[in-house]
Amino acid sequence: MINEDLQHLLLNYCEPESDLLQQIDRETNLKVLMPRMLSGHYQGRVLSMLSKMISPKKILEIGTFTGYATLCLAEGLSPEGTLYTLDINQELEDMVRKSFAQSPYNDQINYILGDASQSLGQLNEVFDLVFIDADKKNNGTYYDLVFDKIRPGGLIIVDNVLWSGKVLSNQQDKDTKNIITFNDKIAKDTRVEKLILPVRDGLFIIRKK
Ligand SMILES: C[S@@+](CC[C@H](N)C(=O)[O-])C[C@H]1O[C@@H](n2cnc3c(N)ncnc32)[C@H](O)[C@@H]1O
Repeated sequence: MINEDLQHLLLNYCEPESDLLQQIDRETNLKVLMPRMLSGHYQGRVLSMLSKMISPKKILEIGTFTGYATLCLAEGLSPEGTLYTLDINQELEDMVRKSFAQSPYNDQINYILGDASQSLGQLNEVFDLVFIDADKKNNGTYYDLVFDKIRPGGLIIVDNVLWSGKVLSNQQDKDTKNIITFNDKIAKDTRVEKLILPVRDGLFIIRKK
């Protein structure tokens, strides 16, 4: 949505990626299907910044993929904090665990494999920050399942809510309709304050009142 020159400029004015994040990005692009699902440098810095602003004790990520955003969010964790990250894809497990082991946050990360809806039912925690970035058709389900587990003032961040701009299209496919239905649901939810940041594919920033 932002032209390439401006993208470069944004990267020039933000913090660099760590060596480990660069390595995860490279390895994902070389070895994993659909590497563009990874948050990437600029969005990663946004997630890190938001996390550092609230120093969460408990973070939940739904959709680990190769662990890039996990490690960005972990940068803000309070020293005694825990980050839970959920994913259904067991094929990436070795790669993800290897990356987490190279980070300073390995002991604070709880990586749970399985269907997120089921894993969520077993998590009895109160979260300060939740990042929803898995199968987009279930955004609304995940939102409803986690809502009561988020403290007042806590943040929910949802990725890809602009869906490459297709949310503006007159001819909407099923995926686009799902995203619009979710966005409308959040717009109407008076329990939260919200805005969409036009970062990469759109980040919904939702604060529980
Ligand atoms: C967009 S990627 C996550 C990207 C990652 N958060 C990042 O920013 O680097 C989506 C992930 O959601 C996972 N996923 C899809 N359906 C899921 C489900 N039902 N339960 C848990 N994870 C699921 C996929 O396996 C994939 O790894």
